[in-house]
Amino acid sequence: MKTLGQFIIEKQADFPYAKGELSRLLRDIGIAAKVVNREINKAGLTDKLGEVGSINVQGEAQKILDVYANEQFISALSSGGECCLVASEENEEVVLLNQTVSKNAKYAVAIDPLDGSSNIDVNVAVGTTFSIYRRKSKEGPGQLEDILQKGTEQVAAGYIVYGSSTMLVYTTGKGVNGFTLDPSIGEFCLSHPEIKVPKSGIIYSMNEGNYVHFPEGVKKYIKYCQVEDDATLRPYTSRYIGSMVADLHRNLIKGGIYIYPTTASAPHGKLRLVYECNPLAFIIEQAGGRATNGYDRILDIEVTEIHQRESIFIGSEDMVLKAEEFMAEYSPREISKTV
Ligand SMILES: O=P(O)(O)OC[C@H]1O[C@](O)(COP(=O)(O)O)[C@@H](O)[C@@H]1O
Ligand SMILES: [Mg+2]
Ligand SMILES: [Mg+2]
Repeated sequence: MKTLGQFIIEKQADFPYAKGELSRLLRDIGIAAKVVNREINKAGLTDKLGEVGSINVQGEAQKILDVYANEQFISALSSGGECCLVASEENEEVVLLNQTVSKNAKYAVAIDPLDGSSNIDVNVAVGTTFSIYRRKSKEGPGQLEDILQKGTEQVAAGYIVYGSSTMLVYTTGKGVNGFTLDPSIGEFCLSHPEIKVPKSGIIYSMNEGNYVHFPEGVKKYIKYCQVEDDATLRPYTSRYIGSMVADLHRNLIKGGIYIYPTTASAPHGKLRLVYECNPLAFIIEQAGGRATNGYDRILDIEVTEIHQRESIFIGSEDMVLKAEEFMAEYSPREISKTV
């Protein structure tokens, strides 16, 4: 059995100039994930359910575990010394890390400390996402430019899913590997080597409660999946957990598509490009899948703000291509801007 730490060190050889900084940074993320996992597992017993009473920059009521997870990841990255700044869903501005420890830190990290917050109080799978960039600014305090980079510039990305088991899945641009937390030894162990997403699948995943506000192209794609016009075809099946990381993870393993398009209440989409769309798009592409906003590749989209939102079509290549066909036909870009 290979632990995450052993695997990271072993894979360091893939990067001839590596000095271990990225390995140590991934280690720090693994440590914070274990601490957060411990609290999530017993949240009902430790008053960690419910809201803290504050509203974050997204206008969402912050959950106690949103704030707790945020603090744990920022403190692990801060004491680890390999990260100069963090952009987080829970902080309006970037967080500059302790200058003494991180003076020469080479990396900047974006995180969604707790993804699927609406599910945390009801014991449904939630997640954490992380996206790692090499800083652009010279040493000293990190700069906004270090994190406002296109998704193509990510040097590593991944997520943790806190589900029936807890898994950490990540890529450094050389394939995707999954590690399951073995609570008896407190280690993430390699359980899913070289994950490849099936080219196609039968699962479509979106909040159909927003159906009437969806672009016409998405409505038509849903009807296509519901095989409205040919009952002989094998039916697709709808699955929606409401935690993007958990929906993405299921589709990564079984094949499927997750769509969060523009809606009337979210004209630019709901999900955030920097710490939700980009890390998951890097993972899915490295596993052989596809991630676009219905038109453009997510990883090529210009990043201008840390909390910028984007619509997302992500998952099995054939399914995303099919959905894009419907977008091109029924919601060609020009029209979709006005409707
Ligand atoms: O309730 P909706 O509109 O379907 O949105 C659910 C989506 O929003 C999210 O919860 C947003 O993430 P956060 O919970 O981190 O804010 C995604 O995980 C999920 O896929
Ligand atoms: Mg999220
Ligand atoms: Mg969140």
